[in-house]
Amino acid sequence: MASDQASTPPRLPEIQSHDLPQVIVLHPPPVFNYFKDLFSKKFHLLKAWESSLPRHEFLTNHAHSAQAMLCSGTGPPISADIIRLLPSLSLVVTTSAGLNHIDLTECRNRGISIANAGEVFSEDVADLAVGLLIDVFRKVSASDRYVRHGLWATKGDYPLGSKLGGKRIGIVGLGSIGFQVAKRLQAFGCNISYNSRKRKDFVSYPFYTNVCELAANSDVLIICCGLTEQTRHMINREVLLALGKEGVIVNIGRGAIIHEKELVQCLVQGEIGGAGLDVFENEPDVPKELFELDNVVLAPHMAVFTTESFKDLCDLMIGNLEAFFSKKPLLSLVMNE
Ligand SMILES: O=CC(=O)O
Repeated sequence: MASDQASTPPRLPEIQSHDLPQVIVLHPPPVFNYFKDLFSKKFHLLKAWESSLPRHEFLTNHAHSAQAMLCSGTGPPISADIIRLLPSLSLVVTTSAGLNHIDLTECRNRGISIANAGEVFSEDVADLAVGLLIDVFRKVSASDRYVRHGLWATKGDYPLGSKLGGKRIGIVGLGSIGFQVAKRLQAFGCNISYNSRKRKDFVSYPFYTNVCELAANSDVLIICCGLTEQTRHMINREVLLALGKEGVIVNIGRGAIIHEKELVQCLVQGEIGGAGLDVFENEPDVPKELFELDNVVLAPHMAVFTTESFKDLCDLMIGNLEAFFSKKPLLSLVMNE
């Protein structure tokens, strides 16, 4: 009896979720579909979407305790109005690489730090950019439909596609995603040029300060930059016409970098050759005109959706929050002033 008692480990008091550091979440980020439990074990998640209270009331109730927020590009924008309801907020962690859903000016004014997905998605996003491009040139999705609809047997051989090797690729935004795209397409024998806010010293690809000139000297434009006031609708009709009738555009950045109405018009009227699009201006709405076009390949903003990326993302997000609560440097800080 006595030895039994000695071998029973003492019961540790259970950690209640309210003992954990609080993290406010307005809307579940996609990573919660797979790894929410990992977050819940470490943090007391204040879930606005599960509350019956209107959002502003929910936020007001946590105004003085919530120091950290977790958000994503798919939830409501983290506007100045929301930030102002949270006077104790010192950190916004976003599960996206893009920051366009966060009011950066308000964060800067308030001294709120921002951490993002860093480079965890760059390789997967670059893979999808190349996949979309190959699909447009070699008509993978369109020929799949051809086979499934029984047209091979009745209509015969499929029309010719276009070779990827040798194409002139214009990359718009040579950050970590753009660089991964360039690296991949160079291996396919393509010729890379780019436009970016600044010339990059670590590459010798031709640099164009003007995106229209880049388009005029490219067979393909791949949009890899972030969405900002400067890049919104940067790819307009003028740029698309410069890309030309055979030109192909791929967008894995943000929908609103392209003037979507003008893109649809150029595609419908055959003024550009094709498009591979993972992102749209008003997701999840996609212009219906595009559904009819076999030279357009569509994806539901899923360039980052791989099991591997999501696990890495989860580790990074938790790492950032843990670093914040233990007053250590953030792992993927993008702004701290
Ligand atoms: O679109 C996804 C991201 O910004 O990470």
